[in-house]
Amino acid sequence: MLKRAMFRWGQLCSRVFAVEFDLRTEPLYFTLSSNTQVLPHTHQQLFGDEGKLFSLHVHCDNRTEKARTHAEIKHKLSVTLSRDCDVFEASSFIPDVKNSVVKGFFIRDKSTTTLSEDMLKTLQQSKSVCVFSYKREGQYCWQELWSPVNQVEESVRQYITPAAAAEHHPSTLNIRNSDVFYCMKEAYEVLQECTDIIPESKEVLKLVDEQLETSRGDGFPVVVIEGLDATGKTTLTEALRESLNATLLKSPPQCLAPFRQRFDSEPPLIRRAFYALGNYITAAHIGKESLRAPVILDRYWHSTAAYAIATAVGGRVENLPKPGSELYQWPEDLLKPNLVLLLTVSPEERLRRLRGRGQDKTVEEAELEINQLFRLKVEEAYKRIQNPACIIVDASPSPQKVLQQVLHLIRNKMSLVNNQLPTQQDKKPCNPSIHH
Ligand SMILES: Nc1ncnc2c1ncn2[C@@H]1O[C@H](COP(=O)(O)OP(=O)(O)O)[C@@H](O)[C@H]1O
Ligand SMILES: Nc1ccn([C@H]2C[C@H](O)[C@@H](COP(=O)(O)OP(=O)(O)O)O2)c(=O)n1
Repeated sequence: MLKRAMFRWGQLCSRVFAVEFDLRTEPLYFTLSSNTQVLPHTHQQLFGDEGKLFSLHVHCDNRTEKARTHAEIKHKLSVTLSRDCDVFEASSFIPDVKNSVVKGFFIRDKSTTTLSEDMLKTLQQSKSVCVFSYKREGQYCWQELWSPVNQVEESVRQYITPAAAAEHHPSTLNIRNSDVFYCMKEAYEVLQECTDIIPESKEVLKLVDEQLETSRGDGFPVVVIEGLDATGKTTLTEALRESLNATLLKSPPQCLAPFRQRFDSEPPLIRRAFYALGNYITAAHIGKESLRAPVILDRYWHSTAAYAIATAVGGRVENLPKPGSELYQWPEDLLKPNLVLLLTVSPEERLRRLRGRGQDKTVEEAELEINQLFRLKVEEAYKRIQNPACIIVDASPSPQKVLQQVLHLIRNKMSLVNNQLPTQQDKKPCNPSIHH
């Protein structure tokens, strides 16, 4: 076991470590060196404090196992450690190299208990977890492989050396095919890999298989309404359905509703693959429905990508992939809508609407405050998605005014693409069981 851990450590020594010490600022970056380095003030805050310091990193060749192990450890750390323990997300990576991130945690234990050591001892038994401890000596700090019985020789210590931020924030490096999927095959394979551990995956894959992709000819317009929760999507999409005599669809589709809670409790890799597949099922429904009436969609790929990117990217809005990044490109094999509208309201108005809907006041305020950064990142990611990009709609006026504004946008767009909007009589008969 020690040999394996030493090998892993050897691999890590050429990497940069990032600790999400304070979500409002840059992570603290450091590398390892055999030479001593005086730690600057920023790093002293993390390493110079009282308490025992550890980090652990999850290595595993099997991606679904790795994702689940990381989630399990996160849960364990949050329920087991005492209040005197700080746990920060930590990772190691090779600057600007895609898929190089190894995720883990940094633990600062100021308690007098041995809870963290006991837990690390158990975790270290797993072949996919590597644990380090950090020791201070004056203004220096070094990292060594942690062992509960101290078998590691002193000579293998590596000194902490502050490092500069890389051009791309480390949390953006592993997004492709771990958080956002750019073709159906990639998402499909993730669920195939977890059919043993999540039996529901088989049912979801069966539903995907049943939906033969219908390519859309010159059908009726397809309009997507996007936006954060409580920005008025349901209100507007219902009104558009009436006004345009349209078919209303949503993603994820209703047939996936029984599985949503199950996949929402899984780590991002699996959860996001589920939502990605939902879009392909909805695409098949759009293909059929748009032959007979305009289609209004409540959420589609913009939501899938924006929420996934905002969750994956730690800290501030500045850490998001840069505008124009390939990560904001629409999947080539997913049916494209004619128009995507993004509803926006101020945080205060959104709070008022959440309250109006009866959400518990404390929950909703905590959500707004803690998730303020998250909300900003979702909105910014929505705006950066390309081809098709979304048009921003100010959704703060009354429902009637928002509807008029949106009808105007749809009519303008459709006159440009020469697509007719139907009258009430135009809608062709359909099989009512297909949609919603
Ligand atoms: N334009 C509007 N002005 C004021 N209140 C609105 C408006 N649109 C929606 N609401 C209210 O805000 C709340 C959230 O709207 P909803 O349509 O359910 O949003 P979403 O589907 O985006 O979560 C509801 O109580 C709804 O009645
Ligand atoms: N097409 C979609 C729709 C939702 N999602 C994901 C993104 C978020 O994690 C949640 C948001 O769903 P939520 O239940 O908050 O939204 P509504 O209440 O339905 O407006 O679902 C998605 O990935 N793709």
